[in-house]
Amino acid sequence: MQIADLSALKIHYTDEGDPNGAPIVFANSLGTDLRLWDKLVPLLPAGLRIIRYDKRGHGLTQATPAPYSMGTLIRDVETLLDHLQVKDALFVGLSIGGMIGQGLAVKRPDLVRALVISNSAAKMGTAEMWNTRIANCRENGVGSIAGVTMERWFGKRFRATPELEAWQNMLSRQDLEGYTGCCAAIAGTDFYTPTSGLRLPVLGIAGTEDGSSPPDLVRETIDLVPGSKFEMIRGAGHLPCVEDPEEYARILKDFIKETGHVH
Ligand SMILES: O=C(O)CCC(=O)CC(=O)O
Repeated sequence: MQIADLSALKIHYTDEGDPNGAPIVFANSLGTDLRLWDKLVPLLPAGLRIIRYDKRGHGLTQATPAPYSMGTLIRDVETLLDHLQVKDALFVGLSIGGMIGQGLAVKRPDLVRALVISNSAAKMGTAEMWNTRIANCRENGVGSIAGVTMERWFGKRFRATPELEAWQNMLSRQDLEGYTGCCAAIAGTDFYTPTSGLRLPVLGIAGTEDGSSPPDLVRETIDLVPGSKFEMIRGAGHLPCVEDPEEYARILKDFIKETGHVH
C-alpha cells in the first residue's frame, strides 16, 4: 500500500508495472475505489507504468468534510502526479474520473498527452438532481441508494451474477462526506467550453446499458474534440471495465498503439 502524504491530503495510490514505462493513470467513478480497475490491469500490455489512486473521500484516501469542488479534485491528482514525477500520461477517467481528466488536461497539458473519457461527459445531470441525491444520502445514508444505483451501474446480464453484491457493498460502505462531497463537485461542473478547446488524442468509451451516462451523452462530449474516437461496449452499463474487462482492454490497447504511447 502506498500513501502520499501531500500537504493538503493523504492520498492512497498504487504504482505498478515498469517504473520507466509510459505512464497510464486511472481515475475511478463516484462511490468506487481503485479496485474498479482490478480485472483490467492484468490485461494491459507490458511495459507501462500503471498508476491508480483513490480520490478524496474514497477508498483509503483521507475524507475531508463535504462539499468538494471539481477544482479541488483536479488539484489532488495534479499534486499526486507531480509528487510521483509523472509527465505525459495517458489518463483514463471513468465518470467523475473522466471529468477530472478533462479538467487536468486543460490545466496541465504537460501531465496528460492522451485522454480516455469513459462513461463520462462535460456535464452530468442537473444541480437539482445532485442536490436531491445529496439530501437523500444525508438523511438515510449512502446505503439507502445502493440498490437503485446498481441498476444504473450494471447491465442486466451482470446484475444476475453473484459479483453484484460486492459492488453494492462497496457503495453502501462509501464515506458519506466523500460521496456527497463528490456529488457537489459534479453538480458544479460544466466543462463544455474548456473541453472544446482540447487538442490531444481523445477516446470516448460508453456502455449501451449505462443508466448514469448514456452513450449519446458521452458522444456529445467526445465530438467536442476534433479527431476524437468513440467506442461503445454492448451489454455493459456504467462500469464496463468491470463488466467486460477483455473488451475494455482491447479498446485501450488499440488506443495505446494508435497514440504510440510507449517509451
Ligand atoms: O459515476 C459517477 O462518477 C457519477 C455518475 C453517477 O451518478 C453514477 C451513479 O449513477 O451513481
